Amino acid sequence: MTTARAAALDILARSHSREGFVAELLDENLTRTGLSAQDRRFVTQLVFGVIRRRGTLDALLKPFIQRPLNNVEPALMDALRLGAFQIAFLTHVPKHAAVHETVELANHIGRGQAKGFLNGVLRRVAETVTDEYTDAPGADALPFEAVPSSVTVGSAAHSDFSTPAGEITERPAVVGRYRKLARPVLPNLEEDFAGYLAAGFSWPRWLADRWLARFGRDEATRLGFWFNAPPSLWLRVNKLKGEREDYRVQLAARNIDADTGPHPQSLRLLEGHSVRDLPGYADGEFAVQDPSAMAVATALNPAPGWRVLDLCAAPGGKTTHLAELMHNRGRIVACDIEAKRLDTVATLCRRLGVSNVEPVLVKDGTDAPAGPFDAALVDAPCSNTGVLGRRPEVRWRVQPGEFEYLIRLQTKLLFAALDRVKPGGVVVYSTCSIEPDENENVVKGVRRGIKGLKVEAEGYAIPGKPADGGYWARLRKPG
Ligand SMILES: C[S@@+](CC[C@H](N)C(=O)[O-])C[C@H]1O[C@@H](n2cnc3c(N)ncnc32)[C@H](O)[C@@H]1O
Repeated sequence: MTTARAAALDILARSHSREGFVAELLDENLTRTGLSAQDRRFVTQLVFGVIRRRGTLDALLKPFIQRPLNNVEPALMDALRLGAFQIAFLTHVPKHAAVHETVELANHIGRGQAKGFLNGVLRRVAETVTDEYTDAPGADALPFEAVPSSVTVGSAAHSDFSTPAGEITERPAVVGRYRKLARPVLPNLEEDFAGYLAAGFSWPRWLADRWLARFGRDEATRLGFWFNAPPSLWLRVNKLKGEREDYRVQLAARNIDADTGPHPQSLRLLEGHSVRDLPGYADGEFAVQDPSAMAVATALNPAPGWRVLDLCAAPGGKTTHLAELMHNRGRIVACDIEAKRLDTVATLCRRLGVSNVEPVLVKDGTDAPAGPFDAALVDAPCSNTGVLGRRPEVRWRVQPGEFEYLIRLQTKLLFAALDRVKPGGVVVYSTCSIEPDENENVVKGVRRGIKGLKVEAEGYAIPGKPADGGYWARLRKPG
């Protein structure tokens, strides 16, 4: 019988050699383990935590390992990170249990002879992590958790994000808590603040350099805490089935508390839940979607009866939202290059009672049906830098050299969509990136190529205010 820690280690091993999102890997593997619901939650916490905090865990482990970390066997490195994560970030696991249980995993991975090594390193980590906390960062202070405090109103002082003119944003002022270490382990922040951000918040160095230069110390620190906090579960109440308030009452009847969010269909659950166990799941009363993503279909504002092209549709979150806004009338041509992911669009449509969607497998998007369409959505593949919290592996996968390729692809897809809408038609371009080069700069580039193309509106979702980060622009093709 496998234990939660052993299952977490197995999933971590698989995550190294796999393209998809870790959330999907967890979903696929957890059901097979026979673990209790509580243990499954623990596995999720361990896997997400180790991946999200990898940079910080490596900084903690490094002083106690006498060789370069990339010379340590990957399975042992995963076990060390798993142990260090429990010691430094899980207060409900006693340190001695974290060390002992992790050392025992040596047998599970066929490395019984490495028990002494695991034990020696993890005991030193346990001695280094104290039980004291502070509000101040430092080489001996590990960023531990975000502490949301009072809600303030205004725009982000250190951010170059903009909100639509005249809009007031609610901004939770986030103060972080740091866990004191018995000795300095992180870079000195006066000498190398970007190094501190990279090691303390587990960002690749290039991203820490980029965001420190762009946002400044305070906002970069706020983003650091936000992107390491476990993300909230947001639901979009299905307009085809009922109203948000009615669904909230259904949740309350099951003692499930939910807050309303900034989008009129959004609800945030105040505690973690298995989505499939929520009331009305099988009947399609809701979809899981962040309110920043909900803003995109709303920005397109499709009328019932329109013919709409969704050029990058899988897994169908925004396609189905468009269908709801169209009262399930008209037609949505939902294209994607990935057949397996396109299947999930059809599955989601069935669950939500959406019947006006036609999935179409394309080779590269330029072969999408010709139209003309009344409107199109380009929810483009991107670096995902606005959703680093929800997709913990993304920060380690994206490379600075990829931006050029992504920008070319995004531009190509936006031109393809504009080609296919009728004169005077609407195109919404969106990403879950917060990099201007993938957002407003793509739009600017395309506008240079199409005379008379207008930007009717655009919006940035700022990470943590209150949900994921992202961007959308609503464009009007000349008539
Ligand atoms: C950001 S995701 C779309 C998410 C989706 N709109 C939703 O809300 O659920 C981007 C999608 O674009 C697809 N994609 C990547 N390159 C593409 C291309 N050249 N043409 C069409 N789709 C593409 C990917 O397979 C991926 O499913």
